[in-house]
Amino acid sequence: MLGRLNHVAIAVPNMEEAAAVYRDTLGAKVSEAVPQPDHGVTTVFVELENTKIELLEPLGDDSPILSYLKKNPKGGIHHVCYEVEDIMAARDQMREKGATITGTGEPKIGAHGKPVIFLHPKDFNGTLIELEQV
Ligand SMILES: C[C@@H](C(=O)O)C(=O)SCCNC(=O)CCNC(=O)[C@H](O)C(C)(C)COP(=O)(O)OP(=O)(O)OC[C@H]1O[C@@H](n2cnc3c(N)ncnc32)[C@H](O)[C@@H]1OP(=O)(O)O
Ligand SMILES: [Co+2]
Repeated sequence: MLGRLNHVAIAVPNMEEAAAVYRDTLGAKVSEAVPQPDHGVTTVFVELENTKIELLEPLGDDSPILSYLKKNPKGGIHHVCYEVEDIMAARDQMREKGATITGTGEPKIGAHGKPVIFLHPKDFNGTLIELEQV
């Protein structure tokens, strides 16, 4: 079912500082910051040759990354995103296998304009997984 690695996401307390580290210290190609109000985060994408890094800063009072940043005040790896061909088929397959889909379980439109779902870390070795339809 799994396709390519689409991105690794890093939660950060300060987007300007984090983007500067990737752009100026590491010399990477860094996108503009884009607010994603449906997801409660602002995103910046770092474009690598073979994948992307998604920097996440909380947006709003009920951002899903606030509790993570409370536990990890300097930031840290928040999720990995794998590509799938059919998000509804993937969702149903994950449910059949007993995995927990977070939130309502209905796909939302993600940062790339494609539907995404999240799989709870308790079922996946402590790693939050995003599936994105490509
Ligand atoms: C724009 C879009 C895109 O790329 O297209 C995005 O990525 S949006 C990216 C932001 N959106 C999301 O993350 C949406 C999906 N995430 C969620 O629904 C939530 O963050 C949950 C993963 C369900 C966690 O919820 P919440 O923070 O309320 O729970 P909590 O603090 O009580 O934590 C419950 C348990 O999960 C663990 N936990 C929490 N966040 C975790 C993470 N990122 N990675 C690994 N484990 C994590 C906690 O340590 C705790 O473990 P113990 O029980 O062992 O103490
Ligand atoms: Co993501």
